[in-house]
Amino acid sequence: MSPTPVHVLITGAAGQIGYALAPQVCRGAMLGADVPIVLHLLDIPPAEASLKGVAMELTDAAYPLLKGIVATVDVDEACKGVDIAVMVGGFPRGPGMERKEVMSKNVAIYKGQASALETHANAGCKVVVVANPANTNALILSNYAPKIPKENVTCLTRLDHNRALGQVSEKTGAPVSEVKNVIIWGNHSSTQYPDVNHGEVSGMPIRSAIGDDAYLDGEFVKTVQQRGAAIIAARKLSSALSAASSVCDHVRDWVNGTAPGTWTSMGVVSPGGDDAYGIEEGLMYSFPVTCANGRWSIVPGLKIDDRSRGLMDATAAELKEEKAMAEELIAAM
Ligand SMILES: NC(=O)C1=CN([C@@H]2O[C@H](COP(=O)(O)OP(=O)(O)OC[C@H]3O[C@@H](n4cnc5c(N)ncnc54)[C@H](O)[C@@H]3O)[C@@H](O)[C@H]2O)C=CC1
Ligand SMILES: O=C([O-])CC(=O)C(=O)O
Repeated sequence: MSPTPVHVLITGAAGQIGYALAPQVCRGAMLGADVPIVLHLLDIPPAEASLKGVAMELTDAAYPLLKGIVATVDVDEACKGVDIAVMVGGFPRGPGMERKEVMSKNVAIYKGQASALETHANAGCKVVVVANPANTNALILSNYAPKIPKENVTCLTRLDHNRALGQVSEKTGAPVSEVKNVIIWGNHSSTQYPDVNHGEVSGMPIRSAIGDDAYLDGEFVKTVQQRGAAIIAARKLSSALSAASSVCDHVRDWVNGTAPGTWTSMGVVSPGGDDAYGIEEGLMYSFPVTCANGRWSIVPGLKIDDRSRGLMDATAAELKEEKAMAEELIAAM
């Protein structure tokens, strides 16, 4: 076991994703079975009693990797010395609500928490924003924490990526471990573009293995785009265990590297230009990435057909709109 614990912040820790995520982190699903951790759990004052209850349960679970818990409703205390920040806290989408509707509540939260992280987190802190609108919250956080390197602030689209893997697995009957290199382009919203054009299942191109382009261009795309809403309709609550598991996947691959020949999808700030498939510089956009030595790189040189180009641009347009709306909301604050 490495001697120095990694400090992992979970905001919104008394909520349902927090409740699913903390135990997974304590079992080593995020950083590895031999990496000790200290958990920093943040929530807001109305949830303080519940947060304490979560901390009590974590103590009671006697996780060997868990070396300490900071459970607090003080954002500055929560951010002190953190190495990984998982930003789950925010106002969730309810039945029938579009993600944009929750934006005004969340931009204010993310602007404030950016300053706390910038002031108190460790240099090199890696941030993943989960709370919706995830891309735009991450962009705001990045803009208001200018001392945190831009590449260290990301948003979660790994859940969408994993959903796409799951759909291909169900359709083909192959185990999900045999499916790789799907892509989620763009926004974590219903405009995202789940792309199978470069993916494989059991070593075969997904398009050949499924042999049904109408399904792949229609029902498959819709199912992945709408999966969050389908879970809300079924559970009357948004995805939690799958979101928590995907957060662990996101951070683990970022820190420990993606497997050779495999990429994942991450929302990252676009560097612009050809390396970013022409997506405007500065948008927080989901790309196919590989990770090594704690850094992500956009997968270069994928051939983009006209249909994909249109879908990639449409989700970029939504992100531009969200960005403008967030800027307006901030200016009016
Ligand atoms: N990117 C993704 O793939 C996914 C994103 N989400 C989003 O994740 C977020 C959390 O979802 P749930 O855990 O289900 O919601 P939840 O409502 O169960 O938990 C949210 C928690 O955040 C806390 N909170 C509110 N404001 C806060 C603040 N300023 N600082 C710290 N904590 C604060 C609340 O008190 C609550 O405990 C939502 O925005 C949801 O839409 C959910 C699933 C997938
Ligand atoms: O749809 C929501 O609000 C929750 C979410 O982001 C998802 O499950 O993808």
